[in-house]
Amino acid sequence: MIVLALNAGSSSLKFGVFKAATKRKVEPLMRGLFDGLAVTPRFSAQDAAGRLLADAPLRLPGQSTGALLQELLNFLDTRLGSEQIVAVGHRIVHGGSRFISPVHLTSEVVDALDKLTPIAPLHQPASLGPVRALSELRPGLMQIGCFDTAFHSTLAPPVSRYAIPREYEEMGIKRYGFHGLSYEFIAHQLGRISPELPAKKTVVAHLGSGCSLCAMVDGKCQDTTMGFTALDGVMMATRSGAVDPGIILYLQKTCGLSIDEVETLLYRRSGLLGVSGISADMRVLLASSDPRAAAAIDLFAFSVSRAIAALANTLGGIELLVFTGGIGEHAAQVRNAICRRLDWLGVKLDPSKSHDVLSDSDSKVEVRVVATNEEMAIARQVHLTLESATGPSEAASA
Ligand SMILES: Nc1ncnc2c1ncn2[C@@H]1O[C@H](COP(=O)(O)OP(=O)(O)O)[C@@H](O)[C@H]1O
Ligand SMILES: CC(=O)OP(=O)(O)O
Ligand SMILES: [Mg+2]
Repeated sequence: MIVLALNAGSSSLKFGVFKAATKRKVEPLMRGLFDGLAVTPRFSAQDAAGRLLADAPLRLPGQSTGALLQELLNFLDTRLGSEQIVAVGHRIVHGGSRFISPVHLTSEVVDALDKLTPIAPLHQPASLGPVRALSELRPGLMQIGCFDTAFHSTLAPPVSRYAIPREYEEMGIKRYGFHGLSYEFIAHQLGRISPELPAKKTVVAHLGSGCSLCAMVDGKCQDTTMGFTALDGVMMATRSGAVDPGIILYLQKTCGLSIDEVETLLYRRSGLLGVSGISADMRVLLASSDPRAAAAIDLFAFSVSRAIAALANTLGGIELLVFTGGIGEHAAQVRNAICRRLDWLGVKLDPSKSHDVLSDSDSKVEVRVVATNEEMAIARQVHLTLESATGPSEAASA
């Protein structure tokens, strides 16, 4: 059985192709992405060993989602030969309070998810576009939604609660948390690295375009920095993270910004981009000698280190700190800046280490880098869903 996992972002569409083996095991066959979609679109793909299968600019910028997916399906049909894709799993960022486990993406479900667009404006349209396009291109193909929010669905007050009147909480205004597919993958991976790791008081820092952190023990979320929306928490590429809510009122009442302008300001013009005035891309900022780039990186490191301390408070300590996501996995300079601020917590890096375990042998907190794979988390969920549809006893034992 072949499962295609799609991870749609605001400027890229990542995919993974997996062969479903037994129980929860899925074997990666290929991965790739369409990126630079707005300006210089490119398609690239690699096999499981990292060998390049394709890397080429797309003929036209601004192609429709349907055209991109047709291109992907043609590529996969050629590569997979007689093997058929049995299901497509989609990363859906917001599931609200209704969707806390994988779901068949019927048109009723897609419409319900679309209603969450106001609270996930960067992501929900990008996730649902490919679902709609695929149901036209391959009408019979099973499509399953896998939710970023699901990993955090066990959060309870006080962690999940905002200090607003109860009737608003009853309307669903609470902490949902995001990047759950990444956290699920990391939790699984920690157990594979070493059986004693999952029980540790762990903070995972997912630092990519969107950035969030999650406190977990035994693979269960205890707290997370993102909240009702993926705007909350730490500073990100173009998102502000948490700001004084009074700023939002001031921008509207005194500066005369419309609600849409405030949304654009906080989701698309802030974060690394807004503070540096140069770029939303950490690589560009690290390579820049402009002091505004350094100031943006400094604020980023401060924001993340402050969140780590807050999550350590929720856990009543911290024994393991895991970095993941594009910045977390690759930007040693940023990791170092974050960890320097956590010296008082007993975080001590060994400067000679750059992968797996980063901490010094006498560090009170073990620090690791673990590569995430949201597509594999999706494929596992899809596989489990398919198994439970065909053989509940086998799925239950997975
Ligand atoms: N080698 C690297 N050094 C520094 N930063 C990197 C490196 N590779 C990727 N990044 C940064 O990671 C971020 C993107 O992370 P990623 O997890 O791929 O994001 P997305 O949320 O789009 O999946 C960008 O800011 C990028 O600059
Ligand atoms: C939830 C979120 O912020 O996702 P991404 O990092 O893909 O933008
Ligand atoms: Mg991401």
